[in-house]
Amino acid sequence: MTGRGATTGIVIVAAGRGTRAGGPLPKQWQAVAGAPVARWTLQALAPHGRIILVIHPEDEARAACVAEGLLVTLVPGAGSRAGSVLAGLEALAQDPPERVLIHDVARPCVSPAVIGAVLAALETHDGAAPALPVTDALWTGAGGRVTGTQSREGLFRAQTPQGFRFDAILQAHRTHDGTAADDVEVARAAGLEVAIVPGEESNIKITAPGDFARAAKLLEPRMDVRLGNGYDVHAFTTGDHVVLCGVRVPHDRALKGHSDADVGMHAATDAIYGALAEGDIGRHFPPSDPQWKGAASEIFLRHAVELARSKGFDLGNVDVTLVCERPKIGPHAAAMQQEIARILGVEIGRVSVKATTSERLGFTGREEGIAALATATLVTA
Ligand SMILES: Nc1ccn([C@@H]2O[C@H](COP(=O)(O)OP(=O)(O)OP(=O)(O)O)[C@@H](O)[C@H]2O)c(=O)n1
Ligand SMILES: C[C@](O)(CO)[C@H](O)COP(=O)(O)O
Repeated sequence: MTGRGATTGIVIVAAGRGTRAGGPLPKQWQAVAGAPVARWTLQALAPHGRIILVIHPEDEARAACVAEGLLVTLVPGAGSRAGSVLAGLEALAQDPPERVLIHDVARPCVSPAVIGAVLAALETHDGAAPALPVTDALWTGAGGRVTGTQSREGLFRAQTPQGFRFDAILQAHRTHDGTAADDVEVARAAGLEVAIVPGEESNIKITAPGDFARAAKLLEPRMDVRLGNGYDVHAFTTGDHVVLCGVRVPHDRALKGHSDADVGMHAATDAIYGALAEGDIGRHFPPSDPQWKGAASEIFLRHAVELARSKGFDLGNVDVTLVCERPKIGPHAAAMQQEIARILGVEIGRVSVKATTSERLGFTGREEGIAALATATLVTA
């Protein structure tokens, strides 16, 4: 039994040839959802301890490339899974951890929950492994015909990682005949007690050609939606027009500011920066920098949306509310919507510009300036 904070070693067996899965390379080196299967598996286990990756000697260069940047030691495997596991355990034995997780490289979709459950069970058991109860009826068959039925009572489908006290599983493997399908079988043959923890349907083992597509579906990044808000205020000064959301609106005053003081476009820009957690306009275009004096705010908005695209996001929508008693926004709202959509490079239906008065209350009510609020959503492209 090993306590919380015990040292953990990880053996990932990857010396198989993947003959059932087919393809130009052994399955662990084939790409799924943009990365080799082995890379996904290494990344899933890397937070839990140092990794021994057991490989076929012919795969060394490929494995080194796949493991780049991670704490991984490559060790040559054997002709059977059990032999490869033993090679990995012997490599760890030079500086033995208290417990070890043994995992198939061919299970790249393993979740933190499954790994955590195995580690937690090791606090009170010699061994622990994830499994799912068999839920389908079971038959025996031969020659394409059903020859009998089999009770499913008490039957489980075994998964990995399988976790053990290190010294106990090393001894068990050293004395086993090397024919076991998995490490639970080896542990039980040595008299160790193994706890069953809940496995997951998503923890598939890539075995047949169709399993690559199943794994890709599970590994492909989920849609990421970001929401940001922006708020800006500019005071009135003398002048004969204001620029709001890129549209010149005649007025008996102007807005004061370092740039063109387009309060609506500034709020929209800050909403996009906010959704990206990228600060605000001041961070990207410091007011202390003279080159932005009198600048058209289109530059800021375009920069924000291009930054979003460079990070893999598309604009979902932007909604701007202008707060002022005058000038009246209604007659110009459609032109403003069109201008913002043009700058953002999106269809007009994704942009909303609306206005409200503040019922003559506060600084906007006293016509000392104009305020603007904006909300923007970004979605993964
Ligand atoms: N001599 C072997 C055989 C298998 N394995 C590993 O054991 C795991 C489970 O084996 P399996 O899914 O059967 O993989 P392969 O042996 O590669 O597949 P196949 O039987 O289709 O050739 C895999 O991660 C595989 O790389 C290994 O390290 N050494
Ligand atoms: C260890 C294992 O993943 C448990 O399900 C499985 O037994 C290994 O794969 P194989 O196809 O039996 O070699």
